[in-house]
Amino acid sequence: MSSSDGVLSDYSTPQTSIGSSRSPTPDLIPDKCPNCFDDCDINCSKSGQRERVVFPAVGNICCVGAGYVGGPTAAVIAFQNPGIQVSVVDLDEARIRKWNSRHLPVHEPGLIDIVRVARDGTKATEITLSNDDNEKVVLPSREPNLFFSTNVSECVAAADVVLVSVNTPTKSSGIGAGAATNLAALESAVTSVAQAAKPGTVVVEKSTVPCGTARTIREILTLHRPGVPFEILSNPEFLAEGTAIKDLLYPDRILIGSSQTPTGLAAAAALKKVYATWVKPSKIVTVNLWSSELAKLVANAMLAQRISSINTISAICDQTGADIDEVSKAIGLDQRLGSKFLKAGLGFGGSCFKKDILSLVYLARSLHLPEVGDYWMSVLSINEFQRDRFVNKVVSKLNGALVGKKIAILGYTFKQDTNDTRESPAIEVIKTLLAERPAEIAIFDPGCSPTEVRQEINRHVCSSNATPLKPQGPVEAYSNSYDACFDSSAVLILTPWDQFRYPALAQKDSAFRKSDDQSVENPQAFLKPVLSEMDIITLSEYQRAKSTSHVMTANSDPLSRLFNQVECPPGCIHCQNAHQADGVKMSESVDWARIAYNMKEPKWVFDGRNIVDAKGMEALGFRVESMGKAGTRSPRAFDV
Ligand SMILES: NC(=O)C1=CN([C@@H]2O[C@H](COP(=O)(O)OP(=O)(O)OC[C@H]3O[C@@H](n4cnc5c(N)ncnc54)[C@H](O)[C@@H]3O)[C@@H](O)[C@H]2O)C=CC1
Ligand SMILES: O=C(O)[C@H]1O[C@H](OP(=O)(O)OP(=O)(O)OC[C@H]2O[C@@H](n3ccc(=O)[nH]c3=O)[C@H](O)[C@@H]2O)[C@H](O)[C@@H](O)[C@@H]1O
Repeated sequence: MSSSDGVLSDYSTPQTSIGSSRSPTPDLIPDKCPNCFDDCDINCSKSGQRERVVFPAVGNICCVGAGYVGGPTAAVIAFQNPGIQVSVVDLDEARIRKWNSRHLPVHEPGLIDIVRVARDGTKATEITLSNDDNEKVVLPSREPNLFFSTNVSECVAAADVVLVSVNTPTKSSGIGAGAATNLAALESAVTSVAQAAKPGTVVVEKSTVPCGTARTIREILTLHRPGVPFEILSNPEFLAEGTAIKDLLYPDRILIGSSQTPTGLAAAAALKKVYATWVKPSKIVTVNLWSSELAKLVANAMLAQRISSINTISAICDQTGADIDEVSKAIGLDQRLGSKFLKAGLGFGGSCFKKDILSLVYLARSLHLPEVGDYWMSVLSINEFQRDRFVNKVVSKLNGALVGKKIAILGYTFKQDTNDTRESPAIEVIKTLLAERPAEIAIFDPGCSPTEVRQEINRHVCSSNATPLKPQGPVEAYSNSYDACFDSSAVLILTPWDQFRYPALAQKDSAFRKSDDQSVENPQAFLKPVLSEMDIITLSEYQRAKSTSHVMTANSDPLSRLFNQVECPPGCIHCQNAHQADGVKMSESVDWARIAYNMKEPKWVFDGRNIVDAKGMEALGFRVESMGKAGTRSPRAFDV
């Protein structure tokens, strides 16, 4: 594939939908010049004689794509920059309606609080500090600066910066199916931007994309608006679902990739200023476009690799006397290794790890580096191996006979504190269990209503148009764990929701504050003339901590600065779903003794996330199987 001059000439992602005669997108021909990412000569002199270009301050940002990344990211940018108008646009009307309602389409701890401040504005208030001197803090009112709309062209036309945050799944058909990235949504979004944006708009890749996509974006813009200047940046997002708000408020780093031309660097500087209102400059890293695009794929691949690595060790623990949590702790204390992402379980899920590794593998293989591709592919193989190991354990402990038995599943989302079920390991687990013909598979998840779970099952687990849902099939979704587990022979924990832990957690983490942050203890921080939004967050945490109730609840307003939320229309399905919990509070820890009382002997619990203490559960009458930990089972080969 390498040509004689060493210039690469293969493609990472074949053309997905564009109807022009352009080459497949994006291509992997590195820009000829190592200094600038324009189509210039190899001896480009731009880098040597750079004129200084300064972009005007950003006053208006439009985010295209109101999903799990676009919505929270735009909300935090708006929250931290009251002087910038931020719009979030999407083609999906229902999604935008939800963003404008009290039922946000994305469930994230703390998100509603951030959205209410930025979307609805705040009242002026005076706070009496709960300290010895009862000092007063005055908070001015704030105008709304976050808007959700389906009017893509109008919002794009008004923007100085457009963040493209649309879905980039793996291709499911055609050339590269199951490996390459489907850039159809990105292409359509960039086409809308090309048609409406004003000259000089900075177009930012927020989506995770194959290397070389910035160049594809440039081609699309040029195709529709020849001669009009646009700058393209890569600014990948590193938030994790369930902790999105904390990740956005306290990012480890902000990565900005740009072309190394004066205008590219100036565009990067303009975007840097937007983040600099709350992120230290030392954490804002500027690199070239390729490095930025590749770094995002590599970050996800390496996180997933750690999970697969520890999961292989859990398989060894399962057959020896070692305990995987003890092994993780022992190695994680080595600062070179670190303690994060060493939690063994039934494997990772979610919409990104698999697709981003596949994208990396596709890139490596298209660069004729099969060994590199195989190496990363093994991370995915181990993930499947681990999930299969878990289900096989369930079936074998139940004597290979699930007929006539009820199996309860606790957790359907791919991780805790989200309503996202994309690529959840639960889907494959349920498919395998179905083949064993159990009497019932009963599902409960604190993040999804039974209606949502049923819709998901029909979408993903349906075979030859026959629904596995009751009454035709054995699958049923419940609104609480007690009904789901009632009369069951086994409970499978598939998502590490805190509610399922045993023993229960003493206190849940704040959605806004880092656990090592001591500033909340010091009220002096609030006694200054102008408070930033971060100061106000800390103030609200301070007031919360000083109040009698330490519980973080959605819609809580410790500073009394929020406006009332809009009322829902009568018969709102989401309000009804919220009340379907049959009197059981979703945030309450599961009463495992109550579950044990109503289960069939021998009361199996298969802990796919290692979140219950087997010994303690044994005392409640359960038999427990975990992943790589001593459960209630026959002695292992090397037990002493
Ligand atoms: N979900 C996550 O935690 C993270 C995702 N990412 C990346 O961010 C990107 C977005 O991911 P999600 O937010 O999870 O996806 P999502 O599917 O939740 O949201 C994408 C949104 O874009 C909209 N959209 C598609 N084409 C459009 C168009 N032409 N015009 C306007 N709107 C359009 C869709 O209707 C959808 O609402 C992906 O590339 C993903 O890999 C990156 C970091 C974290
Ligand atoms: O690009 C993305 O989409 C994002 O992907 C992941 O975030 P996310 O998938 O939302 O959540 P993670 O916390 O990474 O968890 C992913 C899966 O791994 C599992 N996991 C995580 C950690 C661990 O130690 N063990 C483990 O099995 C989780 O249960 C979950 O199923 C990355 O953590 C983010 O940095 C990245 O921005």
